[in-house]
Amino acid sequence: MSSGSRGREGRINMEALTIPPEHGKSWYLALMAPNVKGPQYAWLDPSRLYCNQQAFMDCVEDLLQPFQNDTIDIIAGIDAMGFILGAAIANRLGKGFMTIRKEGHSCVETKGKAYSDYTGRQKLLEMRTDVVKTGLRILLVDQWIETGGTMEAAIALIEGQGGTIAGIAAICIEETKGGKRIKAKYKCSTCVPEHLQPQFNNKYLETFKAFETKNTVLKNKSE
Ligand SMILES: O=P(O)(O)OC[C@H]1O[C@H](OP(=O)(O)OP(=O)(O)O)[C@H](O)[C@@H]1O
Ligand SMILES: Nc1ncnc2[nH]cnc12
Repeated sequence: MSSGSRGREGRINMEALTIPPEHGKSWYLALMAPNVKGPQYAWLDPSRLYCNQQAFMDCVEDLLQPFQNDTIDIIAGIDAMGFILGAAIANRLGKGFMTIRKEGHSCVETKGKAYSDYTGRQKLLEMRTDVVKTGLRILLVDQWIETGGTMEAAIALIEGQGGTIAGIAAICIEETKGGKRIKAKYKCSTCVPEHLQPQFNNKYLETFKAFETKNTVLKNKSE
């Protein structure tokens, strides 16, 4: 099986399920497909890398690496995409997983925290009240941190119930005011190497060019 298709300009667009024979650190970020739907959707979407068994495993390992020697009692994940990574991390560590949900989805007693996120809309996160106790060490997981509004609401819910944030894991923490504030205060892990961080902040990855090439070829073929 080839590890990708080459467009006219020779750029490699990695097939979703292929594991390249040689893959360096964070190789799986190149699996991310560009946003073709416009700004009403999250601008960078890592979900294609979850489809690749090796990419998903490597992503989880990378996120856990800084916490190897730390005490973690439980993983908490933020609705919705944070559930995927959070549950995978919990499973890998042999720990339990607690959901932090968006408004109106919990049928148990919860506390809520209002926030606004990258959309600018007012939202509410809700967390159950029967799990977190003083000193419980929680690894808080989400797919992405942009403005930091969502993550800071989740932190407030956990700390408000006496929990300790053992760490924060997200594929990317953008270098926004909120992102920097979170990084300064908590131990964080991400999958984005320093040299790629500017591309993530600008919401455009060099690897997207390979998809553009492929799309051009496909479009020309159908003409
Ligand atoms: O840092 P912020 O500006 O608060 O944005 C980050 C949040 O936005 C995304 O979720 P989103 O609510 O778009 O949708 P999801 O339900 O697909 O996870 C992401 O997974 C974070 O939860
Ligand atoms: N820029 C972004 N990319 C992916 N997911 C996001 N969630 C919020 N902002 C995002």
